This record gives sequence, C-alpha cells and structure tokens, in this order.
Amino acid sequence: MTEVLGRRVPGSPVIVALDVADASAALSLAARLDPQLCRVKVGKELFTRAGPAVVEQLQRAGFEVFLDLKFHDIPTTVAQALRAAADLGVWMVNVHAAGGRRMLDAAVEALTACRRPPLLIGVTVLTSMDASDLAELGYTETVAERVLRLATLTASAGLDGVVCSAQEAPALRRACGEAFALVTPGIRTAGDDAADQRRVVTPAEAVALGADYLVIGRSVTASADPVMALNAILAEISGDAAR
Ligand SMILES: O=C(O)c1cc(=O)[nH]c(=O)n1[C@@H]1O[C@H](COP(=O)(O)O)[C@@H](O)[C@H]1O
Repeated sequence: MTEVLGRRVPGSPVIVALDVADASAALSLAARLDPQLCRVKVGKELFTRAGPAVVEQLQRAGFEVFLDLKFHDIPTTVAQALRAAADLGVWMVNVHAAGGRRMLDAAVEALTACRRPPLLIGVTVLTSMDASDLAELGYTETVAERVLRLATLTASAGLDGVVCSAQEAPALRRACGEAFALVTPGIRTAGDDAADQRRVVTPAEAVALGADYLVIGRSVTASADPVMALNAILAEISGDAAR
C-alpha cells in the first residue's frame, strides 16, 4: 500500500503510458523504471506494433500491466477479447462504457469465469474531448453529466471503475462509492503542453480530487529524463514537493 495524501491505494497510483513505437523502445524505457514505483500501460500503438509478447516481457520484468485497448464492439466480441486479455495475465483492462448495458454485462460475465480476472474499467468521455466535441456529436448533456451517466451505468453493471478526468472525480466518488476505481489520464505537470488533451489537471490536483490511479504518458515519456520526471511526479503526489 502507498500513502498518497492520506488515501491508501494498493501499490503505486502512477501508471506510465508506454506510448512508444516498438517493443525495444518500451522495454528500454521500462528497464529504467521501478515496478515498485509505477505500473505501465500498453495501448493501441504499442500493442498493434508489438502484440502480446511485449505485455508478457513487461510482466516478466515485474510490472503490472494495464492493457488499454478500449474495447467497443458487440457483446460477444468484447467478451471474447476480454477472455484473451485475461489469459495474458494483465492487471487492468478497459472497454468503452458507451458500448451500452448489454456489452458491459457481457464484459463482466466474461471475466467472472477467469481464474485471475483483471480489473475491468469503463471509459466514460475521453479526456481529449470537451463540450464542443459532445455538441458536434449531438449530445445535449454537459461533459460532467455524460461522464456521470456513463459512470453510473458502469457501476451498476458491476465493473470495477471508470476512466475519467480527475475533474469529474469528486462527483463520481459521491455517486459510485469509495471502492469504485477512478483512473485518470489527462495529467499534465505544471507548464507541460496539453497537446490533444482537453480536460487536464496536475498530478497533485488529481490526487486531491480523489483519483485512484494517474495515467501519465508524455509528461514522463517525452521528458529528456523520464526517470527524473516520474520521481518529481511521485514527490508531488506524496506531498514531498510542498514540504
Ligand atoms: O483509457 C485511457 O488510458 C485514456 C482514456 C482517456 O480518456 N484519455 C487518455 O488520454 N487515455 C490514455 O492515456 C494516455 C495519456 O497520455 P498523455 O496525454 O501523453 O499523458 C494515452 O495513452 C491515452 O490513450
């Protein structure tokens, strides 16, 4: 357990997004990181390049892996894809909550039968989206309302948590309870470029708002010194930076 500003979370709350071009880049970055201090995320770019082998290599190196493939398909396809992810032994997987009730039910059922089921997380509204993106898609809800709708659907289907911006964390904590995992990308250290992200917070803000896990990519991976960048983030969220 790690003490993070008074909240106790199992292991490190930081998940480093290994959004790099190939397995060798991922493994050489991982070799510089300490699995006691962070987990790692394998997403669409790395998985499409390197496949399950890189997940297995990262796990052999001692890392718990969040396999971020954001499944969003018909219920049967999502269920089978999740069984394949569980067979890989990953720690966390995700699906788009917008796949709807029957897809979420099928996802939960698929993992119930697994010996070591990964945490199953529903993506609400991508942190790269803002009010204008939702309006163009025809949604009349605000971002906060839509995130809350998708999170309560996700919770009622029995998933373990959601991906959201930490901006929405307080409302989701109230609605979905203490045990519901809030996984928050869109993290930027002070002065970092938001780039394609729209709902952005700093690491310390995310923790203060009640996030359980902070998904952090470019603030670490695009840094000239990723290890130093990660250590600075860990110091910031443990409160050391303020002391
Ligand atoms: O599911 C995710 O991990 C995810 C959901 C979301 O809403 N926003 C989001 O940025 N992500 C992922 O989190 C990471 C964020 O990367 P950076 O913006 O570089 O920190 C990327 O790997 C995204 O794919």
